Amino acid sequence: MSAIICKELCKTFRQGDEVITGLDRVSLAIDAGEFVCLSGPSGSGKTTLLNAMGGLDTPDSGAISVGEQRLDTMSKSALANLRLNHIGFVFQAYNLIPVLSARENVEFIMQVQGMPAAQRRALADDVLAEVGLAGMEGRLPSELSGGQQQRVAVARAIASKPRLVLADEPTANLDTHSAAQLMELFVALNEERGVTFVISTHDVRVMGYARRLIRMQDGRIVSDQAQQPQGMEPA
Ligand SMILES: Nc1ncnc2c1ncn2[C@@H]1O[C@H](COP(=O)(O)OP(=O)(O)OP(=O)(O)O)[C@@H](O)[C@H]1O
Repeated sequence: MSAIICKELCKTFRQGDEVITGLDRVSLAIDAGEFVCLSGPSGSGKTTLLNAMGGLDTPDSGAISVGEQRLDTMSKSALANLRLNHIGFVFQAYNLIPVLSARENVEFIMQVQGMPAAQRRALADDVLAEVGLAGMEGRLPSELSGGQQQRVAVARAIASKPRLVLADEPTANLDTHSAAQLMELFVALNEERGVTFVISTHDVRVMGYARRLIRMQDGRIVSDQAQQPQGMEPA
């Protein structure tokens, strides 16, 4: 089953009189359970593509579906619902709420989903334990290392058990050890739960984990290759 299908996606941005290409006729299909890295130089369109896949931004033309659902024709509220329940996002800046504890940050989305307090607390603690943060549930983001904060962000992303996780430069602010731990966590979630991962990165060490490496340039896919995952090479 295809997790994501993009057909001839185009996106341009206007900056004054200038028209900037974000995506230029991007077509690809990603199957459920794949572990994909998007690479390419700065400005090549990786974030624009991830944003389209996550329904955070709408393409100018082309078609995009996630699961069975067409994103480009979906209403704003249906898109918000899809994002809330079916897609996990992990960003470069962890985007945690600084005044909330690790547990409260993870609980926040479940609260929005209307889950009762006791149930969401138990689930948040389970997910935090799963990402290796048992005993740290009550800490504020400022009381956690960068790697731990990113794991809270991953816990938040996977708490609703999404089938798809989109990660935009998730290791950009992490040291080599924390980056390796995060990637091992992604691999485990992919292998044990069958979660589909699409990860944008500049980091060749992160690319080593991918089973499929897609390279972008100037808004286009310039190569798309299956590869044997190598794990993280020493820095
Ligand atoms: N909101 C925006 N307004 C104007 N131009 C934009 C906007 N978002 C993206 N762009 C432009 O679209 C192109 C693709 O940007 P994108 O962020 O997708 O690249 P990227 O490959 O993710 O880059 P990086 O690796 O630096 O994050 C770039 O030329 C960028 O400047």
